[in-house]
Amino acid sequence: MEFPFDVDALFPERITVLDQHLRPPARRPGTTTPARVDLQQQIMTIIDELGKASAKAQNLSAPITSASRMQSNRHVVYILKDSSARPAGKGAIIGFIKVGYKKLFVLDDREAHNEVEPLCILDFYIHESVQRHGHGRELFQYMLQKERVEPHQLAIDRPSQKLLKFLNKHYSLETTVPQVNNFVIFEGFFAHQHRPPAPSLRATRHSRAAAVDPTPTAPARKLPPKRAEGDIKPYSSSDREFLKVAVEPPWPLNRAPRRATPPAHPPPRSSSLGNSPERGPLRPFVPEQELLRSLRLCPPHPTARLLLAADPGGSPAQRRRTSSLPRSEESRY
Ligand SMILES: CC(=O)SCCNC(=O)CCNC(=O)[C@H](O)C(C)(C)COP(=O)(O)OP(=O)(O)OC[C@H]1O[C@@H](n2cnc3c(N)ncnc32)[C@H](O)[C@@H]1OP(=O)(O)O
Repeated sequence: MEFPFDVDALFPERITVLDQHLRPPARRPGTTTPARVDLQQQIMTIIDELGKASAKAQNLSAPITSASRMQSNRHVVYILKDSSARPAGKGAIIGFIKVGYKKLFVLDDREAHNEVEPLCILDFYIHESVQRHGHGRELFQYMLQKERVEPHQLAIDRPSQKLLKFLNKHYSLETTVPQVNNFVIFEGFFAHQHRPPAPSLRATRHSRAAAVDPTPTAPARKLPPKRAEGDIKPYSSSDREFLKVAVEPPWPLNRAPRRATPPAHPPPRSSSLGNSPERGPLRPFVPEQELLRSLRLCPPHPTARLLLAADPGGSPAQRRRTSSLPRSEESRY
């Protein structure tokens, strides 16, 4: 991805890390330094274009990454540049990954709610011309080391099929722990929840390209004390919610409100085991108390009920396990 300005000079390192301040990194000695405001404008242009390209690649109706969204969130973006090819002497951008900590309510394999704050993969894109060349892995690996996380400790905001395959291939992440929100977590996510958070993105909120510390420690923390059940919101905020499509609640809440006349189209399918819910048209949500009451009453999942009917002997925890990976790409939108 090329730009009408010198990307190579703007980002001296192969991977540049930017936070909400979008501060231009220090330039190489001897390079002419344009006004700081111009450099920041260039950074904003790059982020906006990367966000648009990523949205297009994922068939999203709008970018989930932009300079303005970066400035209003505590996210960190890692940008990979092409340091070999220098088209027109200005360098090129290969791709980016955006991460951030989020408070989430996630279910463990005993179906208990856990309030945690893991590092989340929010957006990830490698330019089409160089996908499957190992650039995604290079960027992901760098991010893991800088943030001091291990892959199974991450929560992924509605991963695409490509990303799921990527995670499976490079990090052997396969078995998911079923959730009722948009985030996908993998087996092993809860293994290190007791460990304290490492100094990471939350401690170093400035542009940086510092040396990589190869020792990973757990970033996520379980947030004590446990809240009263009435305070727990079963749906955790996804960065993709502004896209104006609703996350479908689990059965029985996914039933459409009563209508005088039947709907013109059949309702969207309910979520399937191991998947984040599929999206359907916006519909009024039930009040939170009613939602929670229904959640307590409802079975973990329609598929689980089918399994129960077919195999009354196995344990519920076993039934909720899945070895297959979530969602077809079409179901994300
Ligand atoms: C939370 C989110 O951000 S979800 C959105 C994720 N982003 C996208 O889907 C955008 C389009 N895709 C991409 O930008 C890239 O393919 C990425 C970021 C997913 C991976 O980056 P790459 O540089 O292609 O990955 P890298 O070369 O390191 O690894 C390749 C592996 O990724 C997976 N992969 C990459 N592209 C594809 C594809 N088109 N089809 C299937 N698997 C793919 C495969 O496992 C592949 O291994 P293989 O070639 O042996 O099958």
